[in-house]
Amino acid sequence: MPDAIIRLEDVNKWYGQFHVLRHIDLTVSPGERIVICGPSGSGKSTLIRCINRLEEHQQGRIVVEGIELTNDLKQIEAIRRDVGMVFQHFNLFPHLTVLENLTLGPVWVLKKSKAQATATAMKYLERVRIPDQAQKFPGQLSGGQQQRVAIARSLCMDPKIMLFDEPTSALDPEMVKEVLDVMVGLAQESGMTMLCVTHEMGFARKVADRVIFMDQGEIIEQNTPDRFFDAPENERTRLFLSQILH
Ligand SMILES: Nc1ncnc2c1ncn2[C@@H]1O[C@H](COP(=O)(O)OP(=O)(O)OP(=O)(O)O)[C@@H](O)[C@H]1O
Repeated sequence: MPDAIIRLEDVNKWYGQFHVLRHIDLTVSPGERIVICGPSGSGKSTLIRCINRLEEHQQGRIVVEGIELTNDLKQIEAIRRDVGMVFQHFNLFPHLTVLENLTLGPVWVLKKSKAQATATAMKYLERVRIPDQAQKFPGQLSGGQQQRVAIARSLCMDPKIMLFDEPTSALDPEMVKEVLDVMVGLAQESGMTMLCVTHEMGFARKVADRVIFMDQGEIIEQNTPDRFFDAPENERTRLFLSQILH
């Protein structure tokens, strides 16, 4: 068994009085692909946002690549470099071209030359199948294309771990597949560790090593996709699956 790349030990978080993460234990192996699902408000986004320190937990330990997360600013910067994140609403800079969105981080944070950053950006735009959109502004692209730019932008930072927070839920139905196809390719070809909050169960069956079900801030059940979907053990998981699959 390889060493864990992410480990959460009895992690708890509150928003005011509201106990949003309850006693979360989770170990992720390098290269593992995990899908997290669960009802709205169950704490899925909060959980993955704690892993790259967009949110702070109050109790327990989160260890990423062997380093326990603290409030050290240098450490937070390093974690954000190694842990890429793709959001529901793309979060691209609207006043920069696609290419500029992709080269900004590598030039300013990774201190790459403009030429190097441009070459890497073009490589990833090829990978997400929109090399011809490099000089456009985000507002000139479809939602699906913008999300593919956001994925390419994360990849340009050469992350070890990628977090996806409902990457297709803001897209029109006809654009969901083009983004999922890119994510499937990434999962199958890159060997990168991926945690993905999504209700796209076809995606989960295709690429996930493990599916995790959360409810009311707790991990209720986790299993391989086949077992998770075909023989869910917990009544709450069964109810949730019956609601989203029908
Ligand atoms: N910054 C915040 N302050 C207070 N409450 C918050 C904050 N962020 C989230 N919450 C609450 O915490 C709960 C969990 O939110 P979270 O976004 O993690 O859930 P989720 O499972 O990802 O839900 P969804 O599927 O709807 O995105 C929700 O009830 C939400 O309203």
